[in-house]
Amino acid sequence: MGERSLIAAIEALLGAGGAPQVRNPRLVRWVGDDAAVVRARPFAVTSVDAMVDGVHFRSGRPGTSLADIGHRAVAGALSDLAAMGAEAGEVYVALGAPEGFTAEDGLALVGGMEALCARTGAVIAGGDVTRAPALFLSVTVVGWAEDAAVLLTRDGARPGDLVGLTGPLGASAAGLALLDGRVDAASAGIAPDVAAALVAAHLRPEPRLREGVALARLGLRAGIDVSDGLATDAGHLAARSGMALALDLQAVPLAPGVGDVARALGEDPREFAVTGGEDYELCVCAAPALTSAARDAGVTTWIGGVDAAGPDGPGVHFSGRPAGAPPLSGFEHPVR
Ligand SMILES: Nc1ncnc2c1ncn2[C@@H]1O[C@H](COP(=O)(O)OP(=O)(O)OP(=O)(O)O)[C@@H](O)[C@H]1O
Ligand SMILES: Cc1ncc(C[n+]2csc(CCOP(=O)(O)O)c2C)c(N)n1
Ligand SMILES: [Mg+2]
Repeated sequence: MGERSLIAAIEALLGAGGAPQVRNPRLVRWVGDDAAVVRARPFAVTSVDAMVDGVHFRSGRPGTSLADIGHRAVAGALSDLAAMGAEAGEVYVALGAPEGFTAEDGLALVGGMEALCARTGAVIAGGDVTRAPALFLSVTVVGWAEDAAVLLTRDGARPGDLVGLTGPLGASAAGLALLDGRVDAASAGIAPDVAAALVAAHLRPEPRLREGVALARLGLRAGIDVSDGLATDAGHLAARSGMALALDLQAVPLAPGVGDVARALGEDPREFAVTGGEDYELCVCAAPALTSAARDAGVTTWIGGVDAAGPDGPGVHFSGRPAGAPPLSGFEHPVR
């Protein structure tokens, strides 16, 4: 199969033969032209996310479909817009297709992306196809905001803020351990429906777009999505804001079954949950006056607070750990 027939198949799947305004009123030109043309709003909010076979997913693994891989790549990218509190707009997909990748494979992959886009108000407006030594996806997302001051940023935490999460942590890392076969659900005493939910949390994460927009509009100013693990991502909030975040490890909510998977791996459940990553929940900071409304907007749990940095400088301190325990840190790609 050639590049052109794959693009033609994607074009047909997206309905790109017809007028773009039918798919989305902001679109003037999209898939099929040299570049997309979009009616802009005052502020464009843009993020790029790459996913690579063997690093972010394993293609061909039983239980992982190409639609799952497409969904995850777009979900991870849209999650960065959620973290900013921007409204989702356009999605641009660069696809590296390995030997043997068929048009059918391409359609399954883009189908998983398109289904999530359709649900979240995003639209695939363009992309690129190349031959590659391994399957990779680079997803660029553009979100929009009326006012740049009404966004969540990493440097917006203030002393006295409470730190909240939009949902439980650890499900994605637990689902990955099950998919990898590092933990056997039955031997770990995990019910089949609980195991299936963990795997689904890993393969089909849900970007918290509605929550991000609602929290930004409420007046929250600091947020980040949990992609590398709360221990690392809360560290970004602390460092960029120049603050000390005091978090209670025991207050971190766990998805059902996460404790069983962690114990089967010989790890502390909450340490596992804050270091695993890819949960794509939002971690936000709210002034005390906003906490009740923030709960209505999607914060499920308050896990700590923000203080001015002391003599040790900005950073995250987890209470509820044994004295002298080594610092916690999330996922980091080795680059050397
Ligand atoms: N190659 C690069 N060139 C320029 N800027 C980059 C590059 N890689 C990352 N950045 C910027 O560095 C910042 C942190 O990037 P990073 O990818 O760690 O974001 P993240 O949201 O923490 O992680 P995730 O990849 O899980 O979304 C972002 O502002 C990003 O735009
Ligand atoms: C096969 C396989 N092995 C390991 C992992 C775990 N993993 C990969 S990237 C990442 C952090 C976010 O990445 P990025 O910062 O690039 O968005 C995590 C937790 C996985 N998903 N699949
Ligand atoms: Mg992010």
